[in-house]
Amino acid sequence: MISLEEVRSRLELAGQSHLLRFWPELSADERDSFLGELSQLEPEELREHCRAAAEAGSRDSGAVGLLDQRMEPMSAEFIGSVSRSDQETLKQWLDKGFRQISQNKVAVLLLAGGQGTRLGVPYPKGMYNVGLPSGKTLYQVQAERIHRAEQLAAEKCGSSKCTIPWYIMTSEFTLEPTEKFFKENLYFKLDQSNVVMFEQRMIPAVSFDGKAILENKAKVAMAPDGNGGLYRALVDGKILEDMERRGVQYIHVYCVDNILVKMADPFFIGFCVSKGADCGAKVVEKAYPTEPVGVVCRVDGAHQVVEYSEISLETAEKRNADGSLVFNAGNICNHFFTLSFLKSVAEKFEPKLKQHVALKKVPYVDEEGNLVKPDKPNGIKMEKFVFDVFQFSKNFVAFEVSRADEFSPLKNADPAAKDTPATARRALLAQHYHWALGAGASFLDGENRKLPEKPSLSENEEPPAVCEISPLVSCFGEGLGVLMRGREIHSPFILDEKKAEEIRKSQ
Ligand SMILES: CC(=O)N[C@H]1[C@@H](OP(=O)(O)OP(=O)(O)OC[C@H]2O[C@@H](n3ccc(=O)[nH]c3=O)[C@H](O)[C@@H]2O)O[C@H](CO)[C@@H](O)[C@@H]1O
Repeated sequence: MISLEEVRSRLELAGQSHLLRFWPELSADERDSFLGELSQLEPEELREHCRAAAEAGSRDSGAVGLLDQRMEPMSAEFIGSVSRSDQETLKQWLDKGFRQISQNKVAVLLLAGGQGTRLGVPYPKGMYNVGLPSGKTLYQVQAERIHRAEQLAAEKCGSSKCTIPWYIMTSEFTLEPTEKFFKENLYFKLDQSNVVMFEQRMIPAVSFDGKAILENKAKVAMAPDGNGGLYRALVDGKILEDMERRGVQYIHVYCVDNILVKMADPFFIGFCVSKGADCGAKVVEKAYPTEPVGVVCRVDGAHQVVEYSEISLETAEKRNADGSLVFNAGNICNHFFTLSFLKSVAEKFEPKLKQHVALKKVPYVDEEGNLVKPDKPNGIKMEKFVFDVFQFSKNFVAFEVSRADEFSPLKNADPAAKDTPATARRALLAQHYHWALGAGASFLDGENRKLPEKPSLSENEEPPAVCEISPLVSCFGEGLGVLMRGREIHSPFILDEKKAEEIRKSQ
């Protein structure tokens, strides 16, 4: 173990000696763990990090709108669209996507290191149950979609079995509870060896005068390095080697909180592969100018996402002659990468990734040793963003999908108006209700009265019947005709594997 003297001189070098201010008061155990923590901080890196944070913090108010003058919308030739493509083209993409999956070339990678501060639960967001009739959590829904996508790809392409490895990036906050949750749930029947968890780095939060903040007398306030920490984490965890060993060539990266996420979406994979893309992003039409989604666009001619926190209101509100938003391509945090692109990022581009600055209220210990919960921002957190690698792509494409089918994020706790457990639950149940109607079912209430059929629902409207379909039965709305055509179904209805089997037997 590194000595106190050594740590002291390393901190001096980094200009951070104040971190040992309470050393004489610490117990033996506290000293051990604190020394362990401090020894992880490289003096040069720490000094540079604190300097850069203080500098960035001092000009943060200028970050909004900084890129506005250099932004242009993406040109149509780089955008594929589900709604504007003909059936034949869609089928070609689908077939191509399934073929890649069936050849074990596709992996999914979940970004799950965030703290989910806005939702305000003390556990990882993936463990959240939005109140579906089945009680499934986001992790379970995602795991079951992987299962089904593997099964479909194998069936369609005549292979005996195929595997979509699931890489899960966690952080110090989420690794332990996520691992425990997966173990307790027996990896949701996935093969444990195909679920690979790895950890992103943590970096100190810094005060406005460039000092790392003490969270308590024996702990530095640390935060994950943003979802763009992915690229260092891939190297730290030797994940690129793992992908290589498995023969993975295409990676579908997604964020944890979108209940409608299509895992390893064969359309998206097929589209990106057909276009020879090294990097791609799914987008939806922005719902309103201030919607908290980044916009995919070009900055100085290179593709990029300008985050919602960094675009000015004036630019976000700009409209075309037909009334549509100029910056309309909303990022839903679903990205496509080839393995070779990820390798080139790891080898060459990662150090060039921009640091984004967030001013936060960071609880700290004051000079007298009192714990303080600040009521205004007192600290700077630096984050890298996963999409900041787009500018290094040689062939970037965007893929426009339908919001109702693919995007309902869980960001806020329930009394909020948008992106809550209630809106996520409603979005999923509306989708399944429409799948059932489309497959030819009709619904009855408890007294056998026919419920109204609503092929379209307004934004906050509950579907007239409750219908939840297990992803193990259908994950893209496929194969439901045979189970539902002409059937009168009592609401609420859960179509799980057992029920599907009963229906098949009764036919
Ligand atoms: C930087 C980024 O991607 N922003 C996107 C993100 O915004 P948003 O601000 O909603 O991003 P979040 O903070 O929710 O993070 C997105 C994902 O990254 C993960 N995470 C976050 C921080 C971290 O250090 N480690 C980590 O793994 C989270 O667990 C989550 O799965 O989703 C929106 C769609 O819902 C997009 O429109 C935004 O452009």
